[in-house]
Amino acid sequence: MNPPVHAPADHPPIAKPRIGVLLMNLGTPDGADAKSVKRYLGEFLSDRRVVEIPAIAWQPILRGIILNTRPKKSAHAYQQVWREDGSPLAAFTRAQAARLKDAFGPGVLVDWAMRYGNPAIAERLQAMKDAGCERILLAPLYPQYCAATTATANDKAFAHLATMRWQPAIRTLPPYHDDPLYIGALKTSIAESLARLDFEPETLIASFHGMPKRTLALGDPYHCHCQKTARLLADALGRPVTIAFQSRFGPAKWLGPATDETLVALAKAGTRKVAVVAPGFSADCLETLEELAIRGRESFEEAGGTHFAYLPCLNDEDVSIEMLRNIVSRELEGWVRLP
Ligand SMILES: C=CC1=C(C)c2cc3[nH]c(cc4nc(cc5[nH]c(cc1n2)c(C)c5CCC(=O)O)C(CCC(=O)O)=C4C)c(C)c3C=C
Ligand SMILES: [Fe+2]
Ligand SMILES: [Fe+2]
Repeated sequence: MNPPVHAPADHPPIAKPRIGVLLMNLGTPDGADAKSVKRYLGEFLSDRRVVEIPAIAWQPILRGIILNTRPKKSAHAYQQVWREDGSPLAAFTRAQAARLKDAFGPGVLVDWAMRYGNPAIAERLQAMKDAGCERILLAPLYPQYCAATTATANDKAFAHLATMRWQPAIRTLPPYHDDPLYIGALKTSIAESLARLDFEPETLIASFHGMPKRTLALGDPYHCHCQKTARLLADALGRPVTIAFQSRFGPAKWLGPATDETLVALAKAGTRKVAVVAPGFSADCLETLEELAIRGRESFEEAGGTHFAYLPCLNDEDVSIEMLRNIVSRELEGWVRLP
C-alpha cells in the first residue's frame, strides 16, 4: 500500500487495485447452544424480507414467544449435525471460497460471508475494499431467486456500501436456476450419488426450501424458479422428479406439497424406496442434514418405507467448484482477463 507518486505528504495510502468476489450464504449460529441460536434467530427473523409482518405486530411475538421457545429445540437439532469445524453451512461455504481462491488469477480476491451471523457481509466487504478491491461481484449462493434470500443478502451489502466514501463498482450474480452449468453439475452429482446406493429408488424427490404461498402472488419468482429447476433436472436425468417444499415456518399457508407429507403419502401408497435431494441449497446445512436426512428418513420409515437415501448438496465437490468457477467467470467478463 503506497501513496501515489507526486502526492502530498498527508495523502492516504492507496492499495493496488484488485477485484473481489464475495460468496454470500444465509448464515448460521456461532455455536450449537441455545444462546448462540437465539442470537442468530433474533437477527434472522427480524429481517423484514423474511417475515413480512409489520414489526409492531411481529416483534412482540418474536421476542415474547418464538425466541423463548425455538432456540432450545433448534439447538438440539443443530447438535445432531454440528461438525468439529463448526456449522456445516459455514464449513462448506468456507471450503467453496478456499477452493475458488486461485481460480480467477492473482488480481482477484475470493472471500465469503453470511447474511446473518458471522463472518458478516459488512466486515468482509470492508476487508475487500481495504485490500484494494475497486470492483466487487456479490455472489448470493442461491440458484433460485427469492426476496428472502438473494435480495436480502444484496441489501445488506448495499447498506454497507452506503457508508463508504469511495465505493467499489458492484455487480450481483443473477439466479442460476436454469443455467446448463448448474443443471449439469446437479445431474453429475446426483447420478454419482445414485450409483453408490445399494438400492434403486422408485421415486426421486427434489425438496426445496418452502416460502409463504402469498409471496408467489406478490411477484416473487422463487416458486417458478424451483419448478423450472426440477423440470430441467428431470429432463437431464431422464427420470421423473417429484417436487416438494420443506421447512414450513409459522401458521401461514406455505408453498406445497410439503416434503414431510409427501414422504408419508408415498410410503402409505406403497412406495418403499426413495431418494431425496435438495437442489436449492448450495451447501448442506441444518435443513438438509437434520430435517431431510434424519427426520425425513424417520417419517418415511414409520409410514412403511424400507429404503431411504438423502443425496448430498453440491457443497465443495469438484463438480460444484467447476460450476461456480464458470458461472463467476462469466460475470467477471470485461473486468478481468481470465487465466
Ligand atoms: C435456500 C433457500 C431458503 C429460503 C427460501 C428460506 C426461507 C425461509 N426460511 C425461514 C426460516 C428458517 N430457516 C432456517 C434455516 C435455513 N434456511 C435456509 C435457506 C432458506 N430459507 C438455510 C440454508 C438454513 C440453514 C441454516 C443453518 O444454520 O444451517 C431457520 C433456522 C433453523 C430453525 O430454527 O429451524 C429458520 C427459522 C423463513 C421464515 C423463510 C421465508 C420466509
Ligand atoms: Fe430458511
Ligand atoms: Fe410458478
